[in-house]
Amino acid sequence: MTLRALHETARRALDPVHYDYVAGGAGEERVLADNERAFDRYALLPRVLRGSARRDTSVDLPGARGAGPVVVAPTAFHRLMHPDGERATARAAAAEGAVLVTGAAATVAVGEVAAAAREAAPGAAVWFQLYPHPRHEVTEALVRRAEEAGCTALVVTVDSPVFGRHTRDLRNGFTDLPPGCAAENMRDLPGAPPGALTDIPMSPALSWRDFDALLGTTSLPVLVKGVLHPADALLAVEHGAAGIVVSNHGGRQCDTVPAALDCLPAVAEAVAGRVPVLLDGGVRRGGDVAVALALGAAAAGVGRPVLWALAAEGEAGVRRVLAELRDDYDHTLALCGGARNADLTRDMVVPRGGTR
Ligand SMILES: Cc1cc2nc3c(=O)[nH]c(=O)nc-3n(C[C@H](O)[C@H](O)[C@H](O)COP(=O)(O)O)c2cc1C
Ligand SMILES: CC(C)CC(=O)C(=O)O
Repeated sequence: MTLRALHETARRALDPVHYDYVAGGAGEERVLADNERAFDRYALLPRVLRGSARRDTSVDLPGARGAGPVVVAPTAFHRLMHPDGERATARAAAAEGAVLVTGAAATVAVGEVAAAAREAAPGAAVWFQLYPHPRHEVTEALVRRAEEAGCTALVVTVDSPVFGRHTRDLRNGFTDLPPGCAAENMRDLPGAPPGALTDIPMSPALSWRDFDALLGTTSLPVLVKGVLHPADALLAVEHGAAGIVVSNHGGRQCDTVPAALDCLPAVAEAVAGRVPVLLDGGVRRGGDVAVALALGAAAAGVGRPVLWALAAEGEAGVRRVLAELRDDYDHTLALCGGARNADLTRDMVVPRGGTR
């Protein structure tokens, strides 16, 4: 309910072009819709009388401990949503004990984002998401910025060899950020001064060699985001990834891929617990988080809900949405007889309406 209300408030408050940028997806937005709908196909099969008096929903992730298994997925340009932008998101995530993934496309530089998080909670963990840049020295410069900011892990997004064709942005002619709003982490790096949506170059020529080169530049753990095929999950583990994020970029890249949730079981099986597997796309309630965990995720990422909350109520809204997700998840865990996240196992997920 909170999320629906915040979404509606955001829709009314935002410039419709900026609203569409966040709400939209690629192509006919089939994957965008499928991501949420996929959760409706699953039901939880609770266990009872398990003596789970005390619950612990905390989760250990690379370089970070979350109070609950929900992380803030990397999303671009938070200052389109609210003047405080990523600073507000960072303070809220830190206060709620949620790992924040800030990114190359943030409108507040990573150093300031991490400082805001630490101000709100000294031990707060911030990860940094980047696209591998066609010029290795730019990737390396971004890595240095994240390290200097005190980020505790990197997330490299690999589902974007080319820009997604965001139907609404094409229709709206949305190509440039408003004055005063730019991808701050790209500032003073080779390339044009930031200010356009496409300031972060993408390249289909990138390969696992570039991933290896990235690993060679840092001692931070590196997660790979945007994996759907189990063979790629295996490759990621073999190449030294510290974690996998099963994601189709919130339906914003290829409009013919499966729902992210539908790719999770095979990836989790391939990875077999060697590194944590995260899932994002369509997660909207605590029950969705529980289903993702039961299907093999260590944590679930949320993208748009955080942006709606930020647009509607700034830092307080983001806190509200993260707190509600955590409480709703905790409540669901209790109703399933669980004491900790690992108590949600594969046998506890069945098809909804599966016996009909
Ligand atoms: C407005 C917007 C901007 C995004 N920007 C990025 C980005 O810069 N880097 C990235 O890896 N993913 C980006 N994503 C994808 C999210 O990290 C995540 O995969 C997706 O939003 C999850 O789906 P959900 O919005 O249904 O929760 C973006 C998503 C949205 C909606
Ligand atoms: C390419 C980015 C700047 C943002 C992004 O990933 C997105 O809008 O989906």
